[in-house]
Amino acid sequence: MDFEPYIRDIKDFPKPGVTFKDITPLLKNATALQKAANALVGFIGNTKIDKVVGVDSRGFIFAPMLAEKLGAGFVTVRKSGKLPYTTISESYDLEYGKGVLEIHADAIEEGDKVLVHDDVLATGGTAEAVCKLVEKLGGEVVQCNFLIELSFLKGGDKLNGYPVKALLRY
Ligand SMILES: O=P(O)(O)OC[C@H]1O[C@H](OP(=O)(O)OP(=O)(O)O)[C@H](O)[C@@H]1O
Ligand SMILES: Nc1ncnc2[nH]cnc12
Repeated sequence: MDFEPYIRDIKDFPKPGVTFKDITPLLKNATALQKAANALVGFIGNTKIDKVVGVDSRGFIFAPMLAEKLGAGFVTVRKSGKLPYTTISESYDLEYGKGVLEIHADAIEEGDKVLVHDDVLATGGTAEAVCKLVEKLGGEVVQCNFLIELSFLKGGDKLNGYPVKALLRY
């Protein structure tokens, strides 16, 4: 399926000069939603996945769907101050800002095979921080997958060494 017609460009959001990729047209279409989830699962093939890590907040849309389909657990990486238990953290820069990401200290077991999922790979700062958090806890990132990769922002360079998959590339 061609998912491109379901992605809407919003100019100068959330800041001047940024063209925001709005995925809500894809999400509200039952067929596109189902096919996108299945296509993301298809990127994994037969590899056993123990945990799918989703990134606050748009990564939380597909990550639990993927976890359920893969027979894996779902783990949240959240922006700072949202997780209630003991956390470890990483600061990061993204296309239009910066922040701190956190994960619960007991979210990943040593040796867990981890799929990292987010909706968009832009500069790669977010996904790089997530991979660092997973590895600090002893997990192995087996793939990072995204609905959209903004290739011109070279986020893939920051994820050098991890297999990166995306349904759409711009
Ligand atoms: O590759 P990068 O330049 O790091 O950008 C990608 C990140 O930016 C967006 O999240 P955002 O922080 O806007 O949060 P949201 O999901 O809550 O909207 C997107 O969902 C990714 O997490
Ligand atoms: N251009 C963009 N569109 C949607 N989400 C993003 N996250 C970072 N850059 C983005």
